Amino acid sequence: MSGQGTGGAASEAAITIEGLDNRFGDHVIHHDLSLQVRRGEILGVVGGSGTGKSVLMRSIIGLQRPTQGQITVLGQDVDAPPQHGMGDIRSRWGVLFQGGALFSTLTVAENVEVPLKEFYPDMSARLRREIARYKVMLTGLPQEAADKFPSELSGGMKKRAGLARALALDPELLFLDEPTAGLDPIGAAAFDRLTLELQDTLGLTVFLITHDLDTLHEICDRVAVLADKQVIACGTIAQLMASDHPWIQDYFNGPRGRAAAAGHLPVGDALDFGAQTKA
Ligand SMILES: Nc1ncnc2c1ncn2[C@@H]1O[C@H](COP(=O)(O)OP(=O)(O)OP(=O)(O)O)[C@@H](O)[C@H]1O
Repeated sequence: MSGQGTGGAASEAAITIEGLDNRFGDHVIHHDLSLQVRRGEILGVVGGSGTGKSVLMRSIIGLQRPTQGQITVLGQDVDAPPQHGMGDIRSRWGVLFQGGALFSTLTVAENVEVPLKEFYPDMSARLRREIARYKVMLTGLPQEAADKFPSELSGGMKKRAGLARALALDPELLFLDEPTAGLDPIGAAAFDRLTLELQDTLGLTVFLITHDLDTLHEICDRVAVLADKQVIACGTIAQLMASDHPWIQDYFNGPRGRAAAAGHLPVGDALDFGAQTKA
């Protein structure tokens, strides 16, 4: 059900992770973790604090070198040097880090220009400025926000500015690390709608780390659950809710999970626990 494993679905996968190990000294974060993200889906990634969601994201985007395992993104090995004629894989994804990670000494527009400068050094300053302003507008920020510094923005505006920078290079893949953390419920719901709208209009694949049950219900096609150093299950929320795994039960069928599910949940089929099982 979940598109996991190593079958023919691999060609449709935006991201394929097989046998991933990550450790810091003796601290094992992931062991033999496997996951596939389908092209065009919004995949939610959940798990208790410290289960390695951010480390997983950093491994996928090449900021964390795994101890072992294979990661393929859009058909390319992230560890391999760029192949002739294929361009730099990093230009095909955008990342919104926790907290936005904006450069505090640059305006919003200048922040958005950073990846444009890096990947298109020959682009004229005028075109770069125009693209940056367009991306700022795309995220629903008012025009004047482009000339503001991060310290002059609210939390929600900072997230949108970070998103504008993540969209700078017209990515196929978008990584969002807890995008609604710290936002009030109305701001969080607005950010969810924006994510969904952008995914739909730009045809993005979205890898979304979150603790926000409303976000999972509102916009995620599937959810991957990290526990015990692996992806223990991956499926629709209906499928996950049918699982008898204690953490999944607590998370989705606890009081908050049930409240978030109210009004959202179609009745689903059974969960396949073969997420990380290899043939
Ligand atoms: N560079 C590093 N050096 C040593 N340990 C690290 C490093 N990066 C992460 N860790 C450890 O790896 C574990 C997983 O961290 P990670 O940030 O991926 O968790 P998470 O699931 O994203 O947590 P949260 O939901 O709280 O954000 C933590 O115990 C963390 O301390």
